[in-house]
Amino acid sequence: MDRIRIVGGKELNGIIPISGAKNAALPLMIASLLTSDTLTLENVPHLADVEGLVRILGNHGVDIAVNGRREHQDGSYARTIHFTCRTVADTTAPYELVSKMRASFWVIGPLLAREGRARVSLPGGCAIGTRPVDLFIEGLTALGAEMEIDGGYINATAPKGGLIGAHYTFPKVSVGATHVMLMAASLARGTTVIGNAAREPEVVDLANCLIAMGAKITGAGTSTITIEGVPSLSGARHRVLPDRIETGTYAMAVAMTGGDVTLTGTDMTLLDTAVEAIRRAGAELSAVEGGIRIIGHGQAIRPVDIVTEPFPGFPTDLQAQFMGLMTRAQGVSHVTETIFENRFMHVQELARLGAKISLNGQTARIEGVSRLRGAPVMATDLRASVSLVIAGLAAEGETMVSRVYHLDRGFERLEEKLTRCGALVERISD
Ligand SMILES: CC(=O)N[C@H]1[C@@H](OP(=O)(O)OP(=O)(O)OC[C@H]2O[C@@H](n3ccc(=O)[nH]c3=O)[C@H](O)[C@@H]2O)O[C@H](CO)[C@@H](O)[C@@H]1O
Ligand SMILES: C=C(OP(=O)(O)O)C(=O)O
Repeated sequence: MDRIRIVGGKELNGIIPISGAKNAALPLMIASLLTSDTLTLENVPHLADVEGLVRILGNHGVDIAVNGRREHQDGSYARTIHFTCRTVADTTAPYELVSKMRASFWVIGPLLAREGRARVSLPGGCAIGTRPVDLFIEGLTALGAEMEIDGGYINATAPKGGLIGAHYTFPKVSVGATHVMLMAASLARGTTVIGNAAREPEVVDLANCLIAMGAKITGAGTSTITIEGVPSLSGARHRVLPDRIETGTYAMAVAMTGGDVTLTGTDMTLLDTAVEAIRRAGAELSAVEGGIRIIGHGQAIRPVDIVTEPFPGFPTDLQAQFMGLMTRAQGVSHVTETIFENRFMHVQELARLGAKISLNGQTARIEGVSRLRGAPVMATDLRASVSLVIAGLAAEGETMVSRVYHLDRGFERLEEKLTRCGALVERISD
């Protein structure tokens, strides 16, 4: 099992190319199930989750062709992938495949819309909370589907003639359930209005791709999305939007280590709330042509309280990294997690590096320390892992992060990107 060894204490200086967003690429890939034409996606990151979904889509009959060579852009390797699902070969998404990744459950939407039925295993994903699927069941039921749970699977059946447009308001904001409703309603008969929809940029990206495929969608990016169903969708070419979580992660790393880094291929407007928090912590961020420049001062980090919220609030996927940054603040800060009930697994690992954190329900109190010291730590989930990496970059001495397969789910060529900016980071494959 691979480990990552970090020798901390170096400033970061240089350029970090930001990859396409994992959380946009996954639903976009799944949208290829909605059409018999080819959906071409550019800027697809090379990640374990993407590879896992390639296997799942292959099982449903999607033919997948990666451009012979990956295009070289400012030192990053984005791939263009063509997805063609002439006919759906199998409407079952089995446990062995779905249990590894939460997003693979989302195939339920297109399979149901196109084939009238789907049998999909209940999902897995990061162990950050119970993560139920009740909102998917309610939403698809509102479109006329019959949904039953049987032996760890959801059996979904559309009415004769297909799903039927409806008005449905989510009782709680869900990114995944919004993606699924968008895809399912695009091929339903009549008009669907989704209330309390997720407003995340990845939802807008999916909607834009579906529109390019012929869907009639308005309001994506607001809480009310209207979808007028169409009988069929065509192929399209679409570029995956930049990864705002990767962007925020590297910005926090620089804020913590100090240095001067330009993040290219990304856009500040994707993460306003996080940018504001990092600025309040004392780093300088500015929009430059094609990206964001960040100047960190390392030592003089100010304490900042944050509360995670659905977009446009502070993203839960940056909570662990921000807590890492706050471990070295000059004072006490509070981090409150409102999205997932068990997303504090990094607390005990950060403590191994010398962080002083106490938990009270969903709020962590972080008392900043003047220095962290390297130690062996264990990655527990995707974002927790990277918080350990950035804390390790700012710690004195050696930090060894084990179980880095979590990291490989969502960070493309992390060691290489950091090393190019002067960090001492290496992967050790045992
Ligand atoms: C692949 C992907 O894009 N993953 C992201 C997506 O996950 P995901 O789409 O799984 O997260 P959701 O937005 O659905 O979850 C938000 C909250 O709703 C709850 N919920 C969700 C569905 C449901 O049927 N019932 C229910 O109660 C969840 O347990 C959680 O408490 O959005 C999360 C919130 O921004 C991010 O942390 C994940 O990185
Ligand atoms: C929680 C995440 O992923 P998933 O929803 O796939 O578990 C994440 O990207 O931080």
